[in-house]
Amino acid sequence: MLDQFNIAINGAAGRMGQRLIVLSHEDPELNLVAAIDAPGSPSIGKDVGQIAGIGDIGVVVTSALPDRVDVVIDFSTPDGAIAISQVCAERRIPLVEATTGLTESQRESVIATSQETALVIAPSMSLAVNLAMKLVAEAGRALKNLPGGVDVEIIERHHRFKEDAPSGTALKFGEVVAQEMGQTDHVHGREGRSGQRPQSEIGYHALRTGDNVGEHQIVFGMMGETLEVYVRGHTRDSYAYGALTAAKFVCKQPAGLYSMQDVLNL
Ligand SMILES: NC(=O)C1=CN([C@@H]2O[C@H](COP(=O)(O)OP(=O)(O)OC[C@H]3O[C@@H](n4cnc5c(N)ncnc54)[C@H](OP(=O)(O)O)[C@@H]3O)[C@@H](O)[C@H]2O)C=CC1
Ligand SMILES: O=C(O)C1=N[C@H](C(=O)O)C[C@H](O)C1
Repeated sequence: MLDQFNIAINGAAGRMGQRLIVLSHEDPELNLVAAIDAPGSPSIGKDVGQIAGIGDIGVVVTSALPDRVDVVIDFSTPDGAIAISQVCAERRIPLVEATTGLTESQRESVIATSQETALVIAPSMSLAVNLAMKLVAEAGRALKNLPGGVDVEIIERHHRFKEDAPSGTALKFGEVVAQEMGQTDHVHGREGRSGQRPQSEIGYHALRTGDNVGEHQIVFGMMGETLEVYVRGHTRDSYAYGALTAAKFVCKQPAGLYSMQDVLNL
């Protein structure tokens, strides 16, 4: 007999939310009990299976979290993340927080949830991205004191509908590199007579094109050669499967803050 968890998806009618509905509905370890979306959204009151393209599944979109929820996954907006994290803290429901574009104070507010319940927060739920974080840290450590210097630039590509830039993942890659190499200046694009590039910079470049589900390229430019770590998502299921793995992990943990490195045992 499998353990079954009652799962709720916040942002259920969105691009990611719909994939989570389909995949959690198919998963025998998960019992999808709630699909939440923005108050006033046209999706409220509709069967979420219809929205996700799999026909009626008997779960109607609502704007409030019902009783009997074991774990929540949030892919919504910064306001949605704040609201659901407060509910999870009050009701001590484990939370997987995937929304990006939070300000520093919004992020602190979400992280405070981990004092009351278990929280996984990560800008990317993808296995490949989280493994690349480790590879990038390793590269940073190895190249830190290279006599000729190393220029680190991060290029990310996403779909035209994405609202935040650079991506949460690109910012996290920059943080990982800076922890190892010590860069202090985070520069977003360049134009005009920007002058010679100092070693203290990490440059970020955000491309927004078509329906790209997410690519990140971390460039270590040296004198004579370049190392690039390139991660390319093919479908949103790479993030959705990671989020479901995180949900199964987080419901078994005591209150506290967890990363995808913890979830994936990397
Ligand atoms: N960590 C990760 O692995 C990944 C993170 N993301 C992040 O997830 C977030 C969502 O991405 P995506 O699915 O593409 O975006 P969408 O805009 O397609 O979906 C967001 C959904 O959230 C809903 N929403 C808006 N406000 C609230 C609210 N207050 N409460 C509940 N729901 C709300 C929206 O409703 P309405 O349209 O009616 O406003 C919409 O249905 C983004 O921040 C993105 O960067 C995305 C992919 C992977
Ligand atoms: O909005 C997206 O689509 C994605 N957002 C996340 C981010 O900002 O890093 C993760 C993924 O790259 C897709």
